[in-house]
Amino acid sequence: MQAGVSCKQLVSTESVNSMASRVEHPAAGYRKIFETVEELSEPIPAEITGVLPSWLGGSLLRMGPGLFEVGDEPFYHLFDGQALMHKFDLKNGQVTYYRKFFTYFKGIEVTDNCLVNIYPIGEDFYAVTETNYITKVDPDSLETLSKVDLCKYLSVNGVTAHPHTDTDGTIYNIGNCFGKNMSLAYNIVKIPPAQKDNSDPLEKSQVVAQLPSSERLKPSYMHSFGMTDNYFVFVEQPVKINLLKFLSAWSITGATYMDCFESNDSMGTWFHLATKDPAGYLSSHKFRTSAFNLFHHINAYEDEGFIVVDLCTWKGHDFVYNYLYLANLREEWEEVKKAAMKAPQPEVRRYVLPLDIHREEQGKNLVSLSYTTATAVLHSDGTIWLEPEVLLSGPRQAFEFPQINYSQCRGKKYSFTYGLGLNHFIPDRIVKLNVQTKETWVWQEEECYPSEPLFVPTPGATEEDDGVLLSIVVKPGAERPGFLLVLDAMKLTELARAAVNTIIPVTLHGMYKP
Ligand SMILES: CCCCCCCCCCCCCCCC(=O)OC/C=C(C)/C=C/C=C(C)/C=C/C1=C(C)CCCC1(C)C
Ligand SMILES: [Fe+2]
Repeated sequence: MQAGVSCKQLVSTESVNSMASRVEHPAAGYRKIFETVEELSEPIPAEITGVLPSWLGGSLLRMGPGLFEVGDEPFYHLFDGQALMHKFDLKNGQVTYYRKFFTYFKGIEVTDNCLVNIYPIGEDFYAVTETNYITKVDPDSLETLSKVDLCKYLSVNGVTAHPHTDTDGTIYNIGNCFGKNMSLAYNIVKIPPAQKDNSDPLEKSQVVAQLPSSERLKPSYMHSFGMTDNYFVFVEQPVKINLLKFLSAWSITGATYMDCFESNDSMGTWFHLATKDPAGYLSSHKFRTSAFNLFHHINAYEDEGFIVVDLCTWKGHDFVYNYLYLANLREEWEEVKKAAMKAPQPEVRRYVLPLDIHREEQGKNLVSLSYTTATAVLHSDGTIWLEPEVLLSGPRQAFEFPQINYSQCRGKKYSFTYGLGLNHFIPDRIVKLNVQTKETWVWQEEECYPSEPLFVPTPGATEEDDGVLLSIVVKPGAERPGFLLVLDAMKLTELARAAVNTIIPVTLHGMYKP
């Protein structure tokens, strides 16, 4: 394959595009993204090829693991690696790259290894994982400033690393908590935007809705949730956190958080809806479907009395994180493929939830939206059984780490999502998907390992896909093996790359700060 080939894969005779990767990885160059690197003492200049859009000035901030052992003691799981913060600065046509490890705080009972994401709360920036500890950081110097315990402000045991933000800067998130009678529940929380009196918005944060847990002592693992203009969508998956195991085992046996997860093989997957304003749980609707793992919501919106929910799913209840041990990811290519054959299969799916449900409509498909084959059938026991429309599917070819034009399309009917293509769990391409037509576009280059593509809109743009995608790519054999890739989001063609003479380990999530 030629360098930097991008192409449009149109739906052929099949109804769903297979998105098969055209690239094999016999040289196993992907191992490099799972290896420890040193932090940098100062930002290093990048060599630019191509033309950067003149309006693109700001910082790409990303989080991921960067230290995979301490002395002779290796970490075993991808998500155990110690957090490294990365920054590409774009200014006056010049690009620099900088990275710094986290400073840790001692004497805590759950992890504060904030390797998952970074986002603003009011005027401050926080690096986060999924526990109650978030870490205030300086987005310029990448200094760790302070550790914040969310339990001081909110009744939650932790919150996801994927909050939603309204136009005015209000943040919503979800976390599990102990509800009535010490039963587990899920709390939706709200953090107001920056305050006129400069006080910390966290001081005014509050719980706005409580959703029940399918199991009294075992909340489901959650990684993100959906938000439309008027509703929150929470998907309760069959991957459970055994809190008793966590509480009793952690300090005594040195268990890790991976030991606290278990699968429920009979519950399938439950969808919950809550209204946003006034916030309240819609308890009368029991939306059910077959088992899948869910990490990332793509988008959700309301249309003609229905809630449309687009998701990156993995079929079955077997936990996908069980396949992300470093030993597996660092195997030879044939072994990587063999291991991934046993893992749940990825699929991009659309679910449609009817809002207006009548008893007499039992047994019929309640979804009357003209453009989807997703169904919802009311059963005699009052449950509504959902079947999805498949938007994208390919054997062991995942579309993950999805992004949209968030400022324009959050909670609205939309056309485009951009994601990272995982080939047997190895990130090897960037994919654009039209969720209405199922057309796909792919950027792929031999021996290149990209990360989540962040969409940055062109200032003043009206078209949904008028903008660029930013992704950190690693090309292990190259003279300058780490680069910031800038793609035209419409055509998925390369505009520019800014390359540095260092490997950049895998990053999970991040943000663009204009
Ligand atoms: C970018 C390329 C990656 C290469 C391979 C990845 C393949 C991924 C395929 C599946 C998609 C999964 C996406 C996951 C994205 C992500 O960022 O995940 C990181 C998640 C982490 C680090 C989760 C940490 C969770 C913790 C520490 C949970 C702690 C706990 C609670 C929240 C409550 C109860 C106690 C406990 C267990 C401490
Ligand atoms: Fe995520």
